[in-house]
Amino acid sequence: MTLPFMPGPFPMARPRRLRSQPWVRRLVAETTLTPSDLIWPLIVHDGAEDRVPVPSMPGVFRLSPKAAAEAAKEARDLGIPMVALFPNVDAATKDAIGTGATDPDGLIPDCIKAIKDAAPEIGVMCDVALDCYTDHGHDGIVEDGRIVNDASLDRLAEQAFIQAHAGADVVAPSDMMDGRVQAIREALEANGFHDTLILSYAAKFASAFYGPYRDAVGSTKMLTGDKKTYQMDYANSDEALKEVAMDISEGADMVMVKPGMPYLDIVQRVSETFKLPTFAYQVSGEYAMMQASIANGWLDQDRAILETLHGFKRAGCSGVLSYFAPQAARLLGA
Ligand SMILES: NCc1[nH]cc(CCC(=O)O)c1CC(=O)O
Ligand SMILES: [Mg+2]
Repeated sequence: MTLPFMPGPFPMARPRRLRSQPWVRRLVAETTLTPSDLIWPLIVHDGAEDRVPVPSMPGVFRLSPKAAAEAAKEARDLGIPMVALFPNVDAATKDAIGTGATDPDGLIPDCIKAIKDAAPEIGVMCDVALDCYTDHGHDGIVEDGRIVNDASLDRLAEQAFIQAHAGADVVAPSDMMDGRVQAIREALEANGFHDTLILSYAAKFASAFYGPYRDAVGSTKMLTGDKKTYQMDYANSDEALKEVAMDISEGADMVMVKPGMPYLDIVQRVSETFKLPTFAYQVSGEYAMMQASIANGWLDQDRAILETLHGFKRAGCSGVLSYFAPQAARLLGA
């Protein structure tokens, strides 16, 4: 790194002067973390109970639409701008094309409406992908054992339309099919949804860290094979810029890098290159990893939460999706 100045030699320069008191540390902090930087992912389900714990994600529950509406009120009161919905539907309803994904009376439309009634002040974001609804656990349509791209686009565009129609503010394609942002944008424009935002999971990597989430939404047992023919290879960084550039040109308003903590280099490149709202997802495996250490007394919960979330801001994020969002917002004194 070349600095625009040469720091004076010690003792003219003593970097510790700027760290000597809490007030001066606050005064010179280069970045901030506030509740406005947080998106709270909610797992919702169509089961009878209001709250069912997810074993691999201590502190996370599968919520009924009614409980999701309560959570949305909590988010509003904590100053969290948006919640993101992820469905766990009855396995008996899953099929090859993910019919449930486009049911206008399905779980996600129910939840959107319940949340909009309870807390209209906050944004609702929905995941666009078929994996939670398919009996093979893939994000697109499968033919002869291959996840086919173009045939998946119509399903995904219809799913996004159904979500927008039910009142979603933000649709967030997480499927990693090529061309899906364009297909979704065209469907939204054609149907008058000019203001629906697209937050694309533009640089989403095939990751071990999605494991607990797949338990939470009930897709682990369903999934045949892996997602490496559509999610990115973690060896790559330049390719992430291509993915992001394509999604922006296809109509994405905001982009995301996922997972989070092992991919902060990607976040930094994306935010510096495109200067567009950039988000990262501190995913289920990152949450589970931290909760396991916290439960063992190996990590201090409050400090670890704030430090990891602040790291995303330093790397250039506009905001972060995190299961720790409500805890973080409380710590930040909302
Ligand atoms: N399209 C599916 C989807 N949407 C969000 C996550 C992961 C979220 C998390 O791990 O917290 C995944 C998992 C996957 O791609 O298998
Ligand atoms: Mg892409």
